[in-house]
Amino acid sequence: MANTVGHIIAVASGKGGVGKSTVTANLALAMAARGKRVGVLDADIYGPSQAHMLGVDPQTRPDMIDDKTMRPVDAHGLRVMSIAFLVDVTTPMVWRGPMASTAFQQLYNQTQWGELDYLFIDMPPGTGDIQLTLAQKVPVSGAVIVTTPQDIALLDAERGIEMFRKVHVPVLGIVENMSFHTCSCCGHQEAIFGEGGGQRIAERYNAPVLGRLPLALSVREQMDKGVPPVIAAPDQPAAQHFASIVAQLDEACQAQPEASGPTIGFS
Ligand SMILES: Nc1ncnc2c1ncn2[C@@H]1O[C@H](COP(=O)(O)OP(=O)(O)OP(=O)(O)O)[C@@H](O)[C@H]1O
Repeated sequence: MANTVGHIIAVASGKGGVGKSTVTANLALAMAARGKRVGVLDADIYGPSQAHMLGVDPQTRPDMIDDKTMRPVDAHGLRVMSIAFLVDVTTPMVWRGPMASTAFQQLYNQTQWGELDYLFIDMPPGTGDIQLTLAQKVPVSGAVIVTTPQDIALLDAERGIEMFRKVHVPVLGIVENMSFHTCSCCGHQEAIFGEGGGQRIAERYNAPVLGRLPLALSVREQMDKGVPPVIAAPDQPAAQHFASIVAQLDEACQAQPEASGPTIGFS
């Protein structure tokens, strides 16, 4: 079966721990809720978390089709591939950059994705070998940059945006995560990591802020349980923010020429 993917979206952050994997999982589920066929490639080779976040048993191994290709694992209707399905996740990956890049390419090329409307790629943090490989080998429609409003995260996010610009990958927009916290007792909203940071870099780089997500205990709990907010609590604000973000991404991608839809070959 040929692999045809309508649009590939890389979800990236400069800094680690800002919620890039959380955002990837929820964007994928929210896009699937729009009736799209969606895949997720966990390219965070050194710290894969999609399997856990999408509630896949860590012992799960993909079915092999032949000695080169494998079937993605189903998670809440998404087609998912991660290094976590191939190794023991408690063992640290002590690989140099080129080895990690090769692993990334194999996961991408040797998975039988089938026909997908969208493939979301959860990138490792930073601007290293895997980012370069992505830019050179994968026909990405664009990148979504995840950041918190904190200065130190914004600096790294700017470096990420600069890198994607250098390698001619369009930045589709910025998702500001952990933007505010609403007190569960009195309803008071507090901007724990500062205010307006996402907007500032959006203006500097002429890219839209796609959404501002709350810092919420329920989000952390749902992700830990492997049932992300988009499916655990679709009527709650977090899920509605994700629905709004994917509507914008869908529109931006549909506006791109059809010819940009890649075919993934086995190699
Ligand atoms: N909006 C949020 N509200 C509450 N908790 C959140 C939110 N976003 C992320 N988290 C939690 O913060 C932690 C880090 O999130 P996540 O793993 O998605 O970050 P990351 O940027 O992908 O990290 P890494 O750099 O390790 O890949 C997780 O425990 C996640 O559940």
